[in-house]
Amino acid sequence: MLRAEGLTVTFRVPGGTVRAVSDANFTVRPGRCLALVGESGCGKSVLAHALLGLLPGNATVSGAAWLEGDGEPVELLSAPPAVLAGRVRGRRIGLIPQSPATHLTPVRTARAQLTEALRELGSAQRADDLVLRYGLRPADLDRYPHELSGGMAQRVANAMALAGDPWLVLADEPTSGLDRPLVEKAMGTLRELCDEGRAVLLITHDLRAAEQVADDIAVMYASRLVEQGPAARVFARPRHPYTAGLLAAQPDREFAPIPGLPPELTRLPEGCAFRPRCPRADDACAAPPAFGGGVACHHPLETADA
Ligand SMILES: Nc1ncnc2c1ncn2[C@@H]1O[C@H](COP(=O)(O)OP(=O)(O)OP(=O)(O)O)[C@@H](O)[C@H]1O
Ligand code: NI
Repeated sequence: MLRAEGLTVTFRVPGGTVRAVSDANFTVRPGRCLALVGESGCGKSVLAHALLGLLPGNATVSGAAWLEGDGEPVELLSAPPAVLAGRVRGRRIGLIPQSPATHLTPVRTARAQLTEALRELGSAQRADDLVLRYGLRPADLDRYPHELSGGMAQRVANAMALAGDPWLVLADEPTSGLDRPLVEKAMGTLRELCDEGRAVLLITHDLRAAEQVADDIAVMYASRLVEQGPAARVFARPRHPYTAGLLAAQPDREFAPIPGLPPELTRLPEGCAFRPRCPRADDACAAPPAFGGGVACHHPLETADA
């Protein structure tokens, strides 16, 4: 499994520090999908990139992220770059990147890029066989990235992420730009990966997609995980007012957006970062809320099984 403890990422920027991930604790288990949800800019992609050693030079990372139970345990945050490149990325952890079309090199065909990925992994699989599994025709591989539709680029990205048979798959917004039928297809593919015994960390702001596939939910707000729990419980009985707000904002629910905007990550408040937008906030919220009972909130919503 993957076990993150106190995972924290900051960026040095001119005139200050961006706090992109604050003290994240979570576990991703084999056969299960954990969906990490939250508004744009809250730190989801940075969290995923930290696990893979893909952060730029102005980043500082602390905490620990243990990859264990499939081969030799590795602490990802302190592992040397050569270990991450040679033994982890693509082999034990596959990344389906946010906006796959832009992730592919524009000047080479999908086939050239997939074949190279397979060669680097020392894989005996053939590109044609791999893409058939993801619903592409081999002829599609002879296209350049700009000739692929969003859905096709997504499937090429899936094939590349899974070429090395990774145990854990990080899927960063795999549904952005896809229409509903393709979203459902993509979620079905992630579910199959779990059913094969892999673990999936799905990053999304599409709660409907998360509901379709996730076993567990982690809700992120302004760099912090503010609520975690089994998906069925979180969707039916959210405890954090932010989670309740996200759900109420869904088109198939009240369709009522949360008023206000998230704070800037260069100027996070001392206490609860959701305080200025929260209907339940009071003076107690000026102090940082501790995480307990699946939620980091001074005034969690009452639930039957709390
Ligand atoms: N290299 C960097 N230097 C400074 N700040 C950065 C850097 N990379 C990311 N950030 C900041 O970190 C924060 C989190 O970004 P991140 O991409 O993780 O958000 P996200 O939750 O994935 O959002 P989205 O849903 O839009 O993809 C943002 O405020 C972003 O501006
Ligand atoms: Ni992102």
